[in-house]
Amino acid sequence: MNRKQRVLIIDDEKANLKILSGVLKNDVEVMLAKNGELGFCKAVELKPDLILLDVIMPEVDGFEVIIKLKNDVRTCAIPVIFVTGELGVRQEEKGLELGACDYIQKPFHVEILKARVKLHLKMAKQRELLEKLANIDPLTTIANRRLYDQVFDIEWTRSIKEQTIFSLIVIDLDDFKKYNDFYGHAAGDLALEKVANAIANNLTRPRDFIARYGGEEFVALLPDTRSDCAFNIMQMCLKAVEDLELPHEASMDHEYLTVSLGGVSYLPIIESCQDTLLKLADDMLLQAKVNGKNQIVWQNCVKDD
Ligand SMILES: Nc1nc2c(ncn2[C@@H]2O[C@H](COP(=O)(O)OP(=O)(O)OP(=O)(O)O)[C@@H](O)[C@H]2O)c(=O)[nH]1
Repeated sequence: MNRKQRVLIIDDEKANLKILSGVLKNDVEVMLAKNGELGFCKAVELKPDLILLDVIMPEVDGFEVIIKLKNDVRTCAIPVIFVTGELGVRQEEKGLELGACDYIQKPFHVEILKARVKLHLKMAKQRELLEKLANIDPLTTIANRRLYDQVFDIEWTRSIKEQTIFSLIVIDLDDFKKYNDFYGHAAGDLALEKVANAIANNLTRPRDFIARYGGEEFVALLPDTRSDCAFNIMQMCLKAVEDLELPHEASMDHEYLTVSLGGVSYLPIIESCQDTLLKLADDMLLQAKVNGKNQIVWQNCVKDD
């Protein structure tokens, strides 16, 4: 079911908050903030789809609030409409230049305000959809390489800051060329989709992340995960693929389609490089292939873990 879109109204006048929420409350979920500082905090915490912002407020005014919103990665994409009694072309120009998507002067016409809010919410939804599509691998519907790069950067930085163990797993289908050659490319696509989902179902903690890295290779990021726990997860992934029991008659060694996994657990430091971690995991994967496939090879780089 589609959730109601959420609009945050930031205004120091109680009467204005009441009027605006009364106008919108049937169509959207309304959230209120009675000053600029609180408004910014609510925007970070509640991630509204749209913000209606007053200009003249004591202490932090609307222009300062929008500057703060647009300079913070957590809030910069939220569209902001100024709704204000601050008249004049210069003020409107300033508001738009600071990043507002619209500027509505008071007194406003209720139907026009509703129509503009509706329009900007529709555009926000389209942007969200595009963003989602840009981050998803269409075949498997798990994250793609683009999102992987972004998440890896964020989690790596956080792990350095918090000094937590980072585990990374590379997963590759075994003898997949033979599978494609034997069953056809369409069957190969279907198998890839099933394998991706079987693996993804075993990565259930909020920060676990899996992406299709390329062709028939996946990468899982397990931030704040010690090697014993990461190894358990890898075993579950290996078994989940075996349990699919996808026949692989072209394989010399295995009755069913299998995967090999290479992994590494690492305590990141500022000088260490993300690519090193991926390279180490790749080396482990290669070892798993050389050892006979359908197995895990693991390197724990954390001392005393
Ligand atoms: N059906 C399908 N096949 C793909 C896709 N992406 C990559 N492949 C195939 O995956 C196969 C990978 O072959 P190889 O790199 O030789 O690896 P492999 O046959 O799995 O051999 P090992 O890795 O040594 O087990 C190639 O035949 C690719 O065409 C895809 O999206 N769909």
